[in-house]
Amino acid sequence: MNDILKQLDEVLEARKGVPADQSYVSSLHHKGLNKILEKVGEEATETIIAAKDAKLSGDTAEVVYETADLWFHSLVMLSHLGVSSDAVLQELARRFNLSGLTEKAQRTQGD
Ligand SMILES: N=c1c2ncn([C@@H]3O[C@H](COP(=O)(O)OP(=O)(O)OP(=O)(O)O)[C@@H](O)[C@H]3O)c2ncn1[C@@H]1O[C@H](COP(=O)(O)O)[C@@H](O)[C@H]1O
Repeated sequence: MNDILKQLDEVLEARKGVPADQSYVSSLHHKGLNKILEKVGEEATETIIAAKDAKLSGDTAEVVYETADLWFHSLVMLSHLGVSSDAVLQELARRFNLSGLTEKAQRTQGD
């Protein structure tokens, strides 16, 4: 899973050097941060709508699809700012370790 994020990070970084008309990501880098943030906002809204629909219908396919769009555009935002997805994973790991859940999870596995 982390491998996918790492590989995607590399592709998003490489797209900075590609002409705007040759790829979706390069077009976003060329349009700039405000356009990228607009897409993050749109995808967040679409994810919220899909989650509400999933709650009603029990069908979660659309919320998975929209969450992937949201994560993807968030990764483009981080890339545009020169931040790697690993920095976010490290922050999540730090919080997880702070909560002590690592030891608890290990105990549960041993049960
Ligand atoms: N994971 C994705 C990915 N997820 C979603 N999208 C694009 O994000 C857009 C979603 O926005 P919308 O649904 O609003 O579609 P849209 O109307 O075309 O977008 P706008 O005109 O409103 O900007 C679509 O164009 C999708 O194709 C993605 N585009 C690219 N990737 C990854 O990024 C890599 C590089 O992509 P390119 O730069 O296109 O080569 C690819 O190999 C993929 O791995």
